[in-house]
Amino acid sequence: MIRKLEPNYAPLAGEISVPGDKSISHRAVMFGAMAAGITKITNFLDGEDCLRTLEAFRAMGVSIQKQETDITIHGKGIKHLKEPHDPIDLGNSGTTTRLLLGILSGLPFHTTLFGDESLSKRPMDRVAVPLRSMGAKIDGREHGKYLPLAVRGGDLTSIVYQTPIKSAQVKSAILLAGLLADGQTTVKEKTVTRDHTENMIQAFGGVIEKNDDAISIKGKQSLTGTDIHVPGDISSAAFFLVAAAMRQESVVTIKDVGINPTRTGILDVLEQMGADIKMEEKRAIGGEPIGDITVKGSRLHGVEIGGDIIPRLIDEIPILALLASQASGTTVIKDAEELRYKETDRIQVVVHTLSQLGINIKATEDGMIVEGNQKVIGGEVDSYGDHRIGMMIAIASLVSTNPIILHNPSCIAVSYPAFFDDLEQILSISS
Ligand SMILES: O=C(O)C1=C[C@@H](OP(=O)(O)O)[C@@H](O)[C@H](O)C1
Ligand SMILES: C=C(OP(=O)(O)O)C(=O)O
Repeated sequence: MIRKLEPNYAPLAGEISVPGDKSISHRAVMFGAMAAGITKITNFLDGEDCLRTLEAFRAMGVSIQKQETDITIHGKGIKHLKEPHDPIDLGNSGTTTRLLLGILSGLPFHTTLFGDESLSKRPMDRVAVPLRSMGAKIDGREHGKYLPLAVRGGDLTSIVYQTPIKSAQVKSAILLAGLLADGQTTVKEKTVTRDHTENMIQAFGGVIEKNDDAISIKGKQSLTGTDIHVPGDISSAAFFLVAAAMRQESVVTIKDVGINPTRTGILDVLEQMGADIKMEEKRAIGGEPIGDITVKGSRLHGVEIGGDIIPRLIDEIPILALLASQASGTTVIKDAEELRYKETDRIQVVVHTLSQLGINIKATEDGMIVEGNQKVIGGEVDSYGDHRIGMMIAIASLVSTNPIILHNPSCIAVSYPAFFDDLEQILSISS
C-alpha cells in the first residue's frame, strides 16, 4: 500500500485532542486483569498494540468488554488467570511482550508468545535474564533471546536488580514479577524512565516505594479494580507539536495530554530550540498529570540532546530529527543507542529516510548529527513498518517542495489509527 502526501504550506491552527496514551493503556488492561473487581478504562488507545494486550488477557480467561475507547474488565484476581489454549500473537508490540513476560513469570502455567517480523528481531533477553534469576523458565530462539518464547512461570523469589539498560519496559517487567514473588523486589535504575507502572500499582491499591534510584515492591499484594482515565499520548501529540513549531504563524493547542515529567523531554527540547510553548496543567488522574499544550511557530535553532533526557523523549527522536533539519545550526543527538532496538533500528532508518528526502544527516553509534536549514525535496520513502517513521514522513511532507510517496503507511495504526484524519483537521482549520 502507498499514500501520496502533498506539501501544505499553510500555518497550522486550532485545538485538537490525540488518542489515549499507549503506555498507560497497556498497563491499565494488565492491572485491571490482575485485580479483583471491576475496572473501567476510558479513552483507551484503540490502536493495534494495545489491542494485542487486551486479547492476550482474554486468552487467559479474563472477561473484557470493549466499546470503542471504553473498556470494562471483570477482574477476579491474579490467581484466576488461566493457561491460554493457543500461542499468543503479540503483533508489533514490544511493551506487551516485555511486561507480559513479567506477569507470566509468576503464573503457574505454560504460554507461548510470538510476534511479527519486527518484534521477532527485538531483544527479549533484557527481561528474560532477570526473570529467570527470579525462577521463571523462559526459552526460545537463541537461548531465549528472541520470540517465539515459551514461558513456564511459578513460584518466584524476589531480587535486587540494577538494570543496565535505560528501559521502562525492563523496570516494569521486574516490578510486575516482583508483585507476584515472595518477599520484596527492588529495581535500581541509573536514569529515570517513565513511571506509569509505579503510578498504576498505587491506583489499584498497591504499595510501592521509591527511594532515589531504587523502586521496591512487596510481593503477593492484592489489587482492587478501579476506574482509569487515560490521558492523551504526548508521543502522538509530538507530531503536531513539531508540525506547528516549525511553521511561523502556526498556533496549535493539544488538549488533555499526559504531561508526566518522565515523558515531557520533548517540551524541554522544543523550548531549548526556541519554540514558544505553554503548558497548562489541569488535573491529575491516577497519579498522571494532564494538561493542555499550546505551541506557536517560531524561529528555532539546533541543540545537543543527550544524557538523562533521552528516556524522557526516546520515542520522539525521529520527529525531533526532522525538526532539527528545519532549525538553524546543527543538532547532535547522543546517548540514544536504545533507538536501535525499537520497531526498526531508528538511528539507521531515520538517517536513511531523511537523507532520501534531501536532508544532510549522519548516523553515529548512539545517535545522529542533523544539519539545519535543510530543504525537504520529497520522493519515495518507506515506513519500514515503523509507525513513528511513517508519521515523521507525513509531517515532513508538510515542508516538502514535492509530494512524498509513503510506502507502508498502515503501520501507523499501531499507535495512532486516526492520525491522517487528525492531521487533516489541523490543516483544514487553518486554510
Ligand atoms: O514502558 C513503555 O510503555 C515504553 C517504554 C519505552 O521502551 P523501552 O523501555 O524499551 O525504552 C518506549 O520506547 C515504548 O514505546 C513504551
Ligand atoms: C518503541 C515503541 O513501542 P514498543 O516498544 O511497545 O513496540 C514505540 O511505540 O515507539
